Amino acid sequence: MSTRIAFLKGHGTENDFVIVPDPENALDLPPAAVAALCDRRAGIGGDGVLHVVRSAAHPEAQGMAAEAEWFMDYHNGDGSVAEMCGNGVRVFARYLQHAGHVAEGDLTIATRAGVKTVHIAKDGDITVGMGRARLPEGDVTVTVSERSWPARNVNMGNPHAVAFVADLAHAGDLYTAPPVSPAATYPDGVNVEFVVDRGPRHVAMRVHERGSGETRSCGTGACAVAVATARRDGADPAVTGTPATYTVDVPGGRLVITERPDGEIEMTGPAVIVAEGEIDAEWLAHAFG
Ligand SMILES: N[C@@H](CCC[C@H](N)C(=O)O)C(=O)O
Repeated sequence: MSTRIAFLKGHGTENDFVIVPDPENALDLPPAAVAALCDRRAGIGGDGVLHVVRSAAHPEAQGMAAEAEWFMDYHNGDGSVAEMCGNGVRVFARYLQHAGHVAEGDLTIATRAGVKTVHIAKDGDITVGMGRARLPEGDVTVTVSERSWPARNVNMGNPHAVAFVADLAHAGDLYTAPPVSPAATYPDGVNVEFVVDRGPRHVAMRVHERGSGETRSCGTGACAVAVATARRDGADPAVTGTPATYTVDVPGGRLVITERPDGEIEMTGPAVIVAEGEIDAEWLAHAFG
């Protein structure tokens, strides 16, 4: 009988993940294994993998172990590693609650972008302290077919280019990554958000994610969009002295983002566990062997 590896499936505003609990970091998860798990036809299917490891057991997280017991070892669907995943943190927290590792209330989670504070509310939504955005100087340009837009470079621990467009359909099919220039601005690739206005402090976006393609939602992307929109609207909280809250609609739902005058950003949204099962370890080994 072949060995089985436990997994769960979850999503946050339809940004979906294969969750692999591995507290002692005993599993081998090379990029090809992650890509096989995320394959929507030949695997389980997901935009990425949330590898759940105790911080003390992971070389990239040991330094955060005193502050956060659990490390979100996040991988994009193509097997690449990213610094941060906002929807992933909410789903990771929901998994910890589901597994009985934490109760509702406050907790911390280690990520490659540092320790994140999380609040699991009684009503079910989860709020993540996403830290501060960095806005490197210099505009960039996003192009789709014959259209180009100036875009804002926003770093939420991971890189984003935020373009305001007249119509979300102008982003096209997003089967391939939209070119962003100058390319040297993003030596490790970039997530690209297309944004339209929906009303006062209310926008809608589509996203092409580095390493995953078009997804139904991106939490760090929604934060980048809120920050870029506040700057465009003259509502930078550091200047006005008042928090700026934006509702960001994504194809998979809605996220609410607040930036405070000290620059700290909070994101609130849902997180759902939809299934639990077992991976055939032999299949997985063949998938990357
Ligand atoms: N979907 C995520 C972002 C995942 C990482 C991204 N694709 C990257 O490579 O930076 C989110 O919810 O933030």
